[in-house]
Amino acid sequence: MKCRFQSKIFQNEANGYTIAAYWTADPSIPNEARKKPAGNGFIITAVGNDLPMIKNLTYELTGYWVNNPKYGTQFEVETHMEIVKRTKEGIIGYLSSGAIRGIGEKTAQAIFDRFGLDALEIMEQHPEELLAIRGINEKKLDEIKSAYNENQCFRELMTFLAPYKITSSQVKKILLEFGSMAPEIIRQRPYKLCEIKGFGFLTVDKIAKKFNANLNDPIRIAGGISYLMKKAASEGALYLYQKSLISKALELLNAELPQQAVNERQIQRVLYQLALQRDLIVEGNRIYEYGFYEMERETAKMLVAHLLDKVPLYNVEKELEEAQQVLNIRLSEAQAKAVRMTFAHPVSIITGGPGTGKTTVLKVILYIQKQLCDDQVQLMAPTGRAARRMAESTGEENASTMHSALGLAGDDEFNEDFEYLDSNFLCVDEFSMVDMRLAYEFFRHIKRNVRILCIGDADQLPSVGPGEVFRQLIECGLIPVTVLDLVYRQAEHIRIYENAQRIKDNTGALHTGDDFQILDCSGAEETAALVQKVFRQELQDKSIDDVQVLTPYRKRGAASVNELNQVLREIVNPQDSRKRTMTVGKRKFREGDKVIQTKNRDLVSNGDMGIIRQFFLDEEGRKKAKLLFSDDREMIYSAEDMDEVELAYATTVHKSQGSEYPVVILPWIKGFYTMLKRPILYTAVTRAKEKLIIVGEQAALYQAIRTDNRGMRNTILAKRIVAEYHTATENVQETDCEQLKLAI
Ligand SMILES: Nc1ncnc2c1ncn2[C@@H]1O[C@H](COP(=O)(O)OP(=O)(O)OP(=O)(O)O)[C@@H](O)[C@H]1O
Repeated sequence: MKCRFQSKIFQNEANGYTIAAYWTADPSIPNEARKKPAGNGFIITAVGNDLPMIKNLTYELTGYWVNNPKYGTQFEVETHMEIVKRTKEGIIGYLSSGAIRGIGEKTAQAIFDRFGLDALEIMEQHPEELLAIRGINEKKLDEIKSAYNENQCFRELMTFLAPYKITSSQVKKILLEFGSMAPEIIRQRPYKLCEIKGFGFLTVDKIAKKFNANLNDPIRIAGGISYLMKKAASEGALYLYQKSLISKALELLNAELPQQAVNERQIQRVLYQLALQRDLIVEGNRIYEYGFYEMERETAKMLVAHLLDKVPLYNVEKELEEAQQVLNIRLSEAQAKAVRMTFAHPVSIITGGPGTGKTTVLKVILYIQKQLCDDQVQLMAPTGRAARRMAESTGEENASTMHSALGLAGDDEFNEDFEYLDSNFLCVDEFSMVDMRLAYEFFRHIKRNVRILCIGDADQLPSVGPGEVFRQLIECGLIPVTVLDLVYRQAEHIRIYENAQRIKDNTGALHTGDDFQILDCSGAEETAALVQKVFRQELQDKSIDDVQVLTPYRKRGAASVNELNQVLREIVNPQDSRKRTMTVGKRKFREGDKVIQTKNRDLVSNGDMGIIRQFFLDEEGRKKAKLLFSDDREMIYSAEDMDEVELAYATTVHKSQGSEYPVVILPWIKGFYTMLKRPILYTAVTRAKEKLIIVGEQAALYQAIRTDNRGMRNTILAKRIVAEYHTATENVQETDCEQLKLAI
């Protein structure tokens, strides 16, 4: 359908979803779609992604008519393309539309005056002739040429990629990667799209099948393999076993095809090729992506180097006694051992559940450190929340997130240029949340002869990212570990801590009381209803910041995050006409909503919770949100930034790692089948400081306690550390012998 843009009705800046009015004289449009007559045609409404909205241009829209019960018949746009009419108005309109950088109205007019109706052919085939026009020099010509090409490519790509829900910003990414060759590349080797971040194998496969791409194409097979490796990493694995990778690849690459397109040998061949290129590393029956292999190996090497470092080793008996007196605390034997070990070894570990005195021990360590030397201790934690808690509880101001201490920009952007951390004593809390990548970066940033202390709770869930670093460091057996297992919390909340120990050790029945309640009910619906009731009750004398609903699943029925968020929000923040709203994709936020940040950024970390204070229009008329996070951090978010934010009346147990709340309400039912695991339950329970209310089925509770899946992630960091240690110490012995020989 040929049409001209008339006016914008709505556009979501975050995802490009647009509703706009267009004028058309196309006789085939259904009567009910003709909103009103205009000239010799009609106004219609079109909806779609990034619809074109330049006034002077004519567009060809393809798509289909849909009947919306509220808004009537609308055109769902699948593809759109500018049509440049070979008339004076058409050509000048196109050139001056703003689509081609470097050409404004005056230049467009001058180009037309000189080349007339051939202007576009000249631009395409003999652009150097533009130099004849006043004001266009070599530099400007280059700019125009590249902008014109880009625009041509952009139009072409939009045309054939729009049906696959590829947005204009993704098309820009393709252009950035492949330049003007992009359309050609996509037609010939569509699977090369897999090489661009954000293009999943499944989407690319759909596009490629449309172009009748060769399903045996090694790039397709490589794309499938890379997809499977990334999927495994997102589930925590650093490697896949060869047999398992091949069987998964066979399944993926032949899915929904009438007959087998890819066989095992072809996959083997591609694996071999990828291994030759060192994209993949094959080590025995394990297959790694190169990056993870390097990280695991290098981390082991760097750690061993630190283990063998010559840091000053202190006997701290005197200082330990003094610290206990000054801080007015008597440490248990295990706690005192943790202190001694920290000063007697270059690297050491303290692990223990909540309330076992990790912070207390740290305070003693920091006191002693100050007595021994002037060196400042660098305190770090993987999340902003944990870092702030560390600063608060120790009174040390310089606690920071690992990302900011290491100068890491985003979640997975790592700097090649870096500076070593300048402190001689590094102390990381919540180490169980450190994944392989962060651990690698951490050790890479540490200069030699530095003291390192890792504190955490090895029974908690492992890191969200791949690897299981903390447990592997403990398991390798070469780093001194102190386990703190005596709970020192006050009696009124003691059941939470004691029950956490019982869950951890799978011993005895759980003890209930006011601070640890188990409310029986069955099924997701009944559980969700009871969660709402309890939530309402708890809010009678507590603020919304203090009551947190945690649940293992994001999308699995009434007792999962998404559904609970909708109903809990109606209790705390019901819609009324005074509250402004913002729609981001399919989600709608309200002023007053409790939200959680889901990515690390400058001043806010993944997992930080806040409140939407206000929506407003900035000077350029764009909708913005004012968010308030803890510590009075007021942040302004654009609609795009709001993609990083979710409702947080309920959140997943995984997201809650590193956070604590006075009251936790935890639905727990058999329907959470694969999530009924001990580390998940333990992590959820230990998030509660004063009261935990479990709502659901006791059988599900005991099933989780019995199911321990720790140590199931594909990583061999511990083995590598041991192997590196043996190699390094053998060398040490040899050099020592050499020295002896020299001395004779
Ligand atoms: N040896 C001890 N004697 C008496 N009280 C202690 C001892 N060790 C710790 N405590 C007290 O127990 C409580 C919990 O200790 P602390 O905060 O150090 O534990 P934690 O392991 O850091 O807990 P969390 O991980 O929950 O922050 C504190 O009130 C602390 O003062």
